[in-house]
Amino acid sequence: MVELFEQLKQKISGQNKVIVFPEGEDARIQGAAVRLANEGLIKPILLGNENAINATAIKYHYDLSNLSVIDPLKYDVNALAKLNASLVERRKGKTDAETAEKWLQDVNYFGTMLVYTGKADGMVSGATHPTGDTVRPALQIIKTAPGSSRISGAFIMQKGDERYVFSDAAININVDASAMAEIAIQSAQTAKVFDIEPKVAMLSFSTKGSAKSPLVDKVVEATKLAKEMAPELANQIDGELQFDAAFVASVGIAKAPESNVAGHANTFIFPSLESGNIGYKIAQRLGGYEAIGPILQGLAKPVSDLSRGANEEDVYKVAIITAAQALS
Ligand SMILES: CC(C)(COP(=O)(O)OP(=O)(O)OC[C@H]1O[C@@H](n2cnc3c(N)ncnc32)[C@H](O)[C@@H]1OP(=O)(O)O)[C@@H](O)C(=O)NCCC(=O)NCCS
Ligand SMILES: CC(=O)OP(=O)(O)O
Repeated sequence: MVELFEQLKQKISGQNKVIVFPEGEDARIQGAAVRLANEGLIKPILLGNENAINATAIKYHYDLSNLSVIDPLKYDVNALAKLNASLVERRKGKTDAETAEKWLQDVNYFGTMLVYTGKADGMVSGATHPTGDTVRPALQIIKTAPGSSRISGAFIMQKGDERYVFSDAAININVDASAMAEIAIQSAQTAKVFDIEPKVAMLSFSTKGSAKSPLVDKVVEATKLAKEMAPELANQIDGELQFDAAFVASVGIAKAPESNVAGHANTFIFPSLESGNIGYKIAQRLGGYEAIGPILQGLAKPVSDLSRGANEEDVYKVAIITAAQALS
């Protein structure tokens, strides 16, 4: 992964991708943004109250002279009117000018509009805001990329040379079979971006019919749909599998001897947001894996969420990934 981040840094270096950080008052955000700017990796914009931003900078001795700072509440009136008109146009019939005005006072909506209107190439937020408040503006304004019908959130879990994808651990609360299938395909693509040749396990509490339940039927159906939706990945996706059958070679052979994936999976698709979010945090906090993400899959422009438990290094890495996504 170290080499991978070096590669990503080389890719974005000097490209001047503008990344907006709505939580510009936060010390972790400022620390990461100053490093990224000083290393020539991105052009950061910090959003927030100017006095509060300066107070943090003074307290932590950050020099913000290489960064842009915007206070949405003091934004140029004409420029704000243009953002408002653009938001209302994008949300035709769903959001009026009065609501748009309120939304634009919120740093996440303001930052999302900078991305939507091309004033920024990507956004990184979520260090102090819960995921819903961070990503809702992107779902409403930036929307899905062509070919995607939903947005989902993947984590890259890494420790030493080991690297895995866990999805969906962030966004979709109720996952039906077709959602789980689409998330599996999105996650296989994400795995490739991170140099992982995907072996995708569709996770359950059952392996190949060992338990009977509508919850198991959902994962069986999702596996079938994923193979139909991406025939080129058919041999690299399998389910339903328990985590041990997916991950441990000897258990894979015992429980699913016919499977190409069992025992060797590296991309894990959880059957619900409960299992995905709890599962990644257990691997992170008990297993000692670094959790990078959530990386949003299926959005038309890059917006990245952070866990509120993120540290400065996490912000730095997620911003690098976001700028790299903005290149493609
Ligand atoms: C993401 C989340 C906030 C969206 O919920 P919401 O705001 O109630 O969503 P709504 O159903 O009102 O939809 C709002 C808009 O987003 C769109 N949307 C919602 N979920 C979407 C998805 N997964 N993919 C694409 N678009 C989506 C809707 O189509 C709607 O668009 P519209 O306003 O143009 O019609 C919600 O699913 C959520 O809270 N997820 C869990 C987040 C979380 O706490 N994760 C754990 C920590 S990481
Ligand atoms: C991804 C995630 O779980 O975010 P948070 O910890 O902020 O809820």
